[in-house]
Amino acid sequence: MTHSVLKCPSCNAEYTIDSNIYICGKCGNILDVFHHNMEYSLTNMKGVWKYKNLIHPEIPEKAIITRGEGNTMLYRNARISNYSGVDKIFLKHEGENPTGSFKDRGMTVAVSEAVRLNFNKTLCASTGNTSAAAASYSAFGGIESYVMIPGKNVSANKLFQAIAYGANIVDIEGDFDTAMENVKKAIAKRNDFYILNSLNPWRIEGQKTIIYEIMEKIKPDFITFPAGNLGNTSAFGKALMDLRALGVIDYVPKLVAIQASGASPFYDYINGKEDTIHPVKAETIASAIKIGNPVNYKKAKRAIEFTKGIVEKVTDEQIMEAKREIDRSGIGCEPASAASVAGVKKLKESGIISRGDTVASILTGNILKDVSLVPEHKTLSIQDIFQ
Ligand SMILES: Cc1ncc(COP(=O)(O)O)c(C=O)c1O
Ligand SMILES: N[C@@H](CCOP(=O)(O)O)C(=O)O
Repeated sequence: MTHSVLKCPSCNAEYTIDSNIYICGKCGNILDVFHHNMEYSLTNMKGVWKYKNLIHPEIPEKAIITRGEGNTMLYRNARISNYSGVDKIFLKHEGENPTGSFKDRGMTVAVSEAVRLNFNKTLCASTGNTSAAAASYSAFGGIESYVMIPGKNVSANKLFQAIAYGANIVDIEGDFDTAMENVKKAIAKRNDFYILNSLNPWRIEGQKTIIYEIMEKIKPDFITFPAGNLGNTSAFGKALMDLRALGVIDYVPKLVAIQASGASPFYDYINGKEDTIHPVKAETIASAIKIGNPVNYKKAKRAIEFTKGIVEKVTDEQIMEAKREIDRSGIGCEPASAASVAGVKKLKESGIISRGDTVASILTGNILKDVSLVPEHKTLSIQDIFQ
């Protein structure tokens, strides 16, 4: 029988899943969920919970708070192949989740856990998408949510979602990193909030399912995605470790984390072979990845090392150029998501990715998430049609 515990990836200390902790009491590292005797067997449920036995085997089905997240499309499109220079590039569209981003996959697991542990309040810091998902899933589970948002740095649409779903909005003077510091303070000072950021290891379990779905359909050489707080990088590495350990896959694709060049502390950490990460004051047009002090950098480093992966950075101009192509292809995404494809183009041009490679690029959020940057366009008059 599979038995789950919270486990420190650094000192291996184990804690029961009934303890309300995210951080190792012995060495201060962010905990993992670890499943003893994990088995690869799928359930009859759809989407994320199809993989229940790999993410939360012991939770009773009746405690699960789900809005049907997961099972997103994997697109192939000629325009994107031409643009990136890679024939077999597939776009996994996480914007098709219920609140419009990949966060829903982590949120269904974390909020179910909040319900299982009898919490009646949740808390997160957010650049927008986490708060939208936290507000929706908390409300759906009958729990009150509190979201710390750096109001000046968040898209109006994402803020609208959190407000409309009934979250208590805490406006933070400063940026996402300031908000995240306040969440860490709340962890130290209060135990009545259940934390929904990706330092909650159950969020990571849910986000692993993006990789399970991709690996069921294709055999990518590279998996590219935008990287900010590094929850996805951590989750994707863990998912590939699971699949390899269980003998489900016979090779490991390379993870490629793409940062915005104005918010790239993880790029500097990995490529500069530094001893630790050095936080930066983040600046980028892609507000979802405007993060200068990512909480998950240690787990993310483990993921890059396990997959012999790459960390790349792209400019705001490269992000917006890729976004235009993705939008014009008919698929569309929010600005941060386009870093995935901008990164593929850059790595193809530098010879690291080849035209014949198979690449899965993850689009993390949908086109309506951030409409502040309306593309230049010409409006026709009615005479243009009837002349
Ligand atoms: C749309 C979008 N893309 C990418 C990211 C970055 O993901 P991660 O923090 O897991 O690195 C975020 C938020 O963090 C996001 O909202
Ligand atoms: N882009 C994120 C930032 C917070 O990341 P999380 O994965 O740690 O919750 C957001 O949408 O808020």
